[in-house]
Amino acid sequence: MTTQVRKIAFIGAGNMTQSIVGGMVSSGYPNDKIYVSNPSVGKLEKMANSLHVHTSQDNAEVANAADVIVLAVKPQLMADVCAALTKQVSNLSDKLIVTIAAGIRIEKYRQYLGESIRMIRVMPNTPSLVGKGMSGLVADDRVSDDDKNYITEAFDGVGATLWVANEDELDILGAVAGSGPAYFFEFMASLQKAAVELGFDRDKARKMVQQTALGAAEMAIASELELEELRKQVTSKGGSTAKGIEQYQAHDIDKISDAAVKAAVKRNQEMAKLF
Ligand SMILES: NC(=O)C1=CN([C@@H]2O[C@H](COP(=O)(O)OP(=O)(O)OC[C@H]3O[C@@H](n4cnc5c(N)ncnc54)[C@H](OP(=O)(O)O)[C@@H]3O)[C@@H](O)[C@H]2O)C=CC1
Ligand SMILES: O=C(O)[C@@H]1CCC=N1
Repeated sequence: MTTQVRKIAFIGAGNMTQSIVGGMVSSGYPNDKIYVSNPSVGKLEKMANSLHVHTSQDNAEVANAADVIVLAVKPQLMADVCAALTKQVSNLSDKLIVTIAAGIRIEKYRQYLGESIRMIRVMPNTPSLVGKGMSGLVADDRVSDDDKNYITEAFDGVGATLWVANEDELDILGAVAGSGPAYFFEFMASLQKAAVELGFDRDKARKMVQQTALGAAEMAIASELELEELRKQVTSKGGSTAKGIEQYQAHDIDKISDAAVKAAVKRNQEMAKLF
């Protein structure tokens, strides 16, 4: 890292923490500077054994040890977790608070953790585990450039980062990129099922789907052409792809994606009110 390495504590060792911490360690973040807490011990043991990070069942212990606290519990638990930290961590306002929870607004964290906190909201996604994450970020106006550079570098280490203008935009980014891997996995699974339906065994079907998804994603990144143009390059006039694409269009794939993203944004907005 070009910024100073800080001690960072993750509160909650679930899917997203495991992806981020796994990616950070792979990208060279020193594991003796990473702390993770979780109520049940199984995930902690797994992380301690495979990643050699500090682990504890006590949130306050890891929060007190670190300079940066990453809140990584489910939104519905956030109020209780913050209330306990407020009681047990003396200098919360000296630490940079990061949250990866969907929905909950910075304003709400001020109620939970105190008016004087400084906070960055990050909306990551699980491909962080393999260094291909997409993380959106937004900060309050108390966060320093050094804080921003540090967090940008930490999350660039597990993929790409994109600073957005405000929390409304973060809700949208979350609905596209935070949830997005699930949409792609759903699509990949359906393609795999179609191949199995026609007689391939699961392993062969999976191999053809995963390599095709990887190739398409890499081409989309490498090429300056519009996605529509890349799609046309595969679609020979009078050929087989045209017949396949006709089916997606007949079922209005644009409408499905539009409805999916809008529904996820709406849920982020609801969670902002609920939690
Ligand atoms: N999964 C994803 O793709 C993404 C998730 N997020 C956000 O990340 C956050 C975590 O999600 P995700 O990792 O999927 O959820 P998980 O349910 O996988 O992880 C949550 C973890 O929090 C632990 N936990 C429960 N209670 C406490 C507590 N009191 N103190 C500390 N830890 C506790 C749980 O432990 P146990 O299981 O032992 O009860 C669990 O390991 C959410 O707020 C979500 O919005 C954001 C972007 C993407
Ligand atoms: O489903 C969720 O609420 C979280 C946020 C984005 C991905 N997972």
